[in-house]
Amino acid sequence: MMENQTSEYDVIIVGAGLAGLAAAKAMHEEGKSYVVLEATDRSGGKVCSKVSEDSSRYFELGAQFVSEEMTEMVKLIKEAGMVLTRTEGTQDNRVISDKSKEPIYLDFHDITDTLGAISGEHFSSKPMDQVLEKHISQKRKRQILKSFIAAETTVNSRYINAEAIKNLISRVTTTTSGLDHQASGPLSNVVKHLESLNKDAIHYLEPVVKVKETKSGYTVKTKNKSKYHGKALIMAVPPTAAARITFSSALADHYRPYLDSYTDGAVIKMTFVYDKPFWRESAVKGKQKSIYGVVYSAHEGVNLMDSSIKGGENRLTLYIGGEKAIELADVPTEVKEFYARERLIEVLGEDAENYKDYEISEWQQSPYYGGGYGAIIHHHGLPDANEILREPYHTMVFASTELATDFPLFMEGAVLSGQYAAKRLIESMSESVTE
Ligand SMILES: Cc1cc2nc3c(=O)[nH]c(=O)nc-3n(C[C@H](O)[C@H](O)[C@H](O)COP(=O)(O)OP(=O)(O)OC[C@H]3O[C@@H](n4cnc5c(N)ncnc54)[C@H](O)[C@@H]3O)c2cc1C
Repeated sequence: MMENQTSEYDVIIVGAGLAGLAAAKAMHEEGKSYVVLEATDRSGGKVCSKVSEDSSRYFELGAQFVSEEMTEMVKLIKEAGMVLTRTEGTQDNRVISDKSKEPIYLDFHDITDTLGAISGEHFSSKPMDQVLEKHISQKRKRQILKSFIAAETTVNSRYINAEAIKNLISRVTTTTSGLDHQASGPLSNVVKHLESLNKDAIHYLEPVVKVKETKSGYTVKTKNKSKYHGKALIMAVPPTAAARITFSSALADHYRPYLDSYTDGAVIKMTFVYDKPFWRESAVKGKQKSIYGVVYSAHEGVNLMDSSIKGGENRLTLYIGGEKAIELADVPTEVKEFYARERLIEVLGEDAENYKDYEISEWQQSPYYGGGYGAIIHHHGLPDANEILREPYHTMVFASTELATDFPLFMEGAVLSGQYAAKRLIESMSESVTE
C-alpha cells in the first residue's frame, strides 16, 4: 500500500492468532468489511506446526493438547478435517516428582485451597510465593506448588499477583479436566481453515505501532507506515504486545494501567522421539502405572509429559518455563539440549539419551506473542485487568486468551475471547448507530 493512503473498513482486527482469526470469522459471518493486520509473516500466533526435514513427522512448536470439553477447538479441529485422538500420557496415569519418583497428587485445588483459606486477608498486591511461604509450612509441598505454578503460567510465583492467580485458576477450573487429547494431524490445519474463511483480509508483515481514536473510529499505523481506518477496532494481541503500541492520549489514559498490569511469560518446549516408550510402567515406584508427567520441584517451572498420540510415535515433551527459560534464551541450542537431557536422565535413567529425533521451540522474549502460554498479571498489577480489557470502550475492544472467561491461557480461551469480542463489538456498533 502507498504511504499516506488510508484504507477504510468497518472493523480493523490487529493480530492473526486464534483470537484474531475467530473474531474475523464472526465479522465475516456478520457481513462486515474488515482487515486483519498481522505483525509476522504467518497466521496462528502461538499455534505453529513444523514438518521435520525428511517430512516423516511433524512437531507442534506451540500449542498441542486439548480436552474434550474445549468444544470450540474440537469443532475447529473437525472442520479442518481432523479428529480428536487420545494422548498416551493421560491423567489416569501418574504425575511423579523428580526427587522421590513417587506419584504426587496435585492440582490447581491445592492452590485455590491455600488462597481460599486466606480470603479475608488483603493479598491483592502480594506475590504468590509470599502467600505460599506464609500458608504452606511443608517446604517440599511449597517447592512442588511453586514449580507447578511456574510451569503452568510460565512465570515464577514471586512475580505473580496472588489475587490474579486466584481469578485465573477459577476461570480454568470451572470446566477443565485433563488435556488428554490432540488433533489427529497438525494444528496448522486449523489455522489454514480459519485463514481460508478470511481469504484476502489478512495483511502480513504489518506490525501495528500506533492507534489513534478519531471522530469516526480509529486510525491504525503500522511500522511500514501503512494507514488503516476502521469504525471499530479489535486488538487481538496479548496485553504485553499491546502495551508496546502507542495509543492516542484518551485511549492511553483509559487502557495504560490495565495493559501495564501484565508481564510476559517465558517458555522453551522440547520434544524427543524414541523407538521405545521405555518410561512407561517402570518409572513409578511400587505402582504399575505409566507416568503422565513429571514436576521438577528442584527446577522451578520445568515439567515433562508423555506427549505420544495413542498408537503413534513415542514422544516426551519437556517444558522449561519462567526464569530458567529466560536464563537459557541466549545460550547455544546445544546447551539447552544438554540441560533438557540432564533433566530426562535424572528421572527416567540413561535410556532417555537414546532419542532419534528432537525439536525445540522458544517463545521467550518475543515482542508479539506474550512470551509463554500467555501474559500474566504481575504482583503490582491490577487483578481485574482482564475484566476491563474484554469489554468494549467506545467501539474498541481487546481479545486474547488472557482475557477469556473460560480456559484462559489455552487455545480454547483464545477462540472464545475472539468470539466474545466480536459479539460485544457488533452490539456496541449497532447501539451507536441507533443512538
Ligand atoms: C510452547 C507453548 C505450548 C502451548 N501448549 C498449549 C496446549 O497444549 N494447549 C492449549 O490449549 N494451549 C497451549 N498453548 C497456549 C496457546 O497457544 C495460546 O493460548 C493461544 O494460541 C493464544 O492465542 P491468541 O490469539 O490469544 O494469541 P497469539 O497466538 O499470541 O496471537 C497474537 C497474534 O498477534 C500478533 N501481534 C502481536 N502484536 C502485534 C502488533 N503490534 N501488530 C500486529 N500483530 C501483532 C502476533 O504476531 C500473533 O500472531 C501453548 C503455548 C505455547 C507457547
